Amino acid sequence: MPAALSISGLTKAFERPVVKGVDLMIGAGEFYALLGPNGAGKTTILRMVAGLLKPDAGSISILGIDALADPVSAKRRMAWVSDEPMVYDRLTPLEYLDFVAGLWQVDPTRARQSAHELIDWLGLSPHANELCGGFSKGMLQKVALAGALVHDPDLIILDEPLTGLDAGSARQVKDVLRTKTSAGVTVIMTTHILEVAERMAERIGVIAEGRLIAEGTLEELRTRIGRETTLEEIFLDLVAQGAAEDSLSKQDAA
Ligand SMILES: Nc1ncnc2c1ncn2[C@@H]1O[C@H](COP(=O)(O)OP(=O)(O)OP(=O)(O)O)[C@@H](O)[C@H]1O
Repeated sequence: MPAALSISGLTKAFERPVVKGVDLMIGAGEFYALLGPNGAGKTTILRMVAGLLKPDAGSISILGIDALADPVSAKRRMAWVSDEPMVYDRLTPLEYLDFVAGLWQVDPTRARQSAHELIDWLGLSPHANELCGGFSKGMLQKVALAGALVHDPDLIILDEPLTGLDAGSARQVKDVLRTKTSAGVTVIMTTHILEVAERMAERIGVIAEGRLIAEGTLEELRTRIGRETTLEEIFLDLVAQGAAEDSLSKQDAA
């Protein structure tokens, strides 16, 4: 079975290099968390995977599909949920899901059934027929998530999906994602909530200064640091190590 996501040598520069030759391999059904300080390059990596940004170099394969050569087929198999939900104000959640399902040409009966399921799972049923224009940011985030899942993607990519959600809503989103991974769907998400990565992710990748500086299970990361400690300590240690190595390589290059 091909990897859910395989990235090799992924590189991107804006005014300066921000993603510097990242290799990543994520298996089907894995829950993978991408951590890193602000500006490390996490969103840029995920936007390239989602086909929203063209890499300068490197390759991206999604379930065996070359995402750069055949972006449409790759997009059919994945969902992208950004941290800024884009939902049409003048549609209700049900109408929005119907619209998105239509774009993906999902069978209407199947689409209606999954829309109701998702709305119910995410606690949106009381608002299913209200216009999204009046919704809070958290409610919009849930509608956007439902919209991303309505075509039954095999790979779900989420950028900070839990920011701004209250405890109840965060639980609903986590439950949906867990249910998906137990059904073999792959989830990749960025988060600054280390407790979420610690509890939910099977593997964690740490990005600093545009490079993947460490990855593994929590236990493997602890072994690398050489002591029994929290993910927060591990994260801070790894990022400090990464910054030191980056500054040494810049000095060597100078
Ligand atoms: N469209 C763009 N044009 C110019 N620079 C950009 C653009 N998008 C991102 N950058 C820069 O690339 C770097 C990496 O940004 P990115 O959003 O990928 O980081 P991040 O790890 O997701 O950060 P955060 O945790 O704060 O969301 C930042 O310095 C950012 O300013």
